[in-house]
Amino acid sequence: MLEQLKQEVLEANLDLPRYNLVTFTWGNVSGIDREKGLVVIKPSGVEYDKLTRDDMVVLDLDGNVVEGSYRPSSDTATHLVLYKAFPNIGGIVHTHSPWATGWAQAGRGIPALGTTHADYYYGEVPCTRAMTEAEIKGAYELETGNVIVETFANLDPDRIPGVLVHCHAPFNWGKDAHTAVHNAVVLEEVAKMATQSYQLNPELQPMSQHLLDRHFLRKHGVNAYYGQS
Ligand SMILES: O=C(CO)[C@@H](O)[C@H](O)COP(=O)(O)O
Repeated sequence: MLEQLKQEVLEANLDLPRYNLVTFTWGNVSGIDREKGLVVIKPSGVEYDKLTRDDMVVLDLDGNVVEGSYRPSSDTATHLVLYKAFPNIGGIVHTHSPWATGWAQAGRGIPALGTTHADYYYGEVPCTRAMTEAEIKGAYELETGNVIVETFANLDPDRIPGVLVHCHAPFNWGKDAHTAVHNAVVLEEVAKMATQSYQLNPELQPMSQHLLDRHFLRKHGVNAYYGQS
């Protein structure tokens, strides 16, 4: 099981450059084995084309490395906060994908403007508040996770599988590492579409709740009928 999770996390990390979500090593993917209480994450700063399954780092939920010879991703503490706060997620990805990062740097959430967005995100992809000086100077990565959890106090992370961290970049998640990366690719696409839509129509309003419901629920609702599964 753990070897399978390492392979899944390796493949998900290799998808980051494949889908043009990263420059250099600006991204990381992790996965969790909830039964064992173990997280597998990419090692920090290792180039993707040099990564192997055995390079993956295994930690417990307290952040203790239980397997691996490399230091874990520098964002590990953020991943661990999210796994503890969001019990249904199985994979997390963080990148600096440029279109979504543009919205994070602008401190703006991405409203649901069209059906591409609605197929994956049941409403606005929120942007966190700015972090305080104390949070930044303190346990920064842990506080980054805490500010994300705070942002989702009244939102459902299973229905909005991503967030923009103010002045930083997006974090996405899903039922597993592969789905988390899929949601990250979609976020980058809808961020680009939203930027273009506002350039064409600065007065644009979010899509209707009816259309948002129809598209999100046909894929993720109780009576979903999208695709063949
Ligand atoms: O946020 C950042 C850089 O600002 C990180 O996402 C790194 O770019 C990736 O770090 P590692 O996972 O390689 O430690």
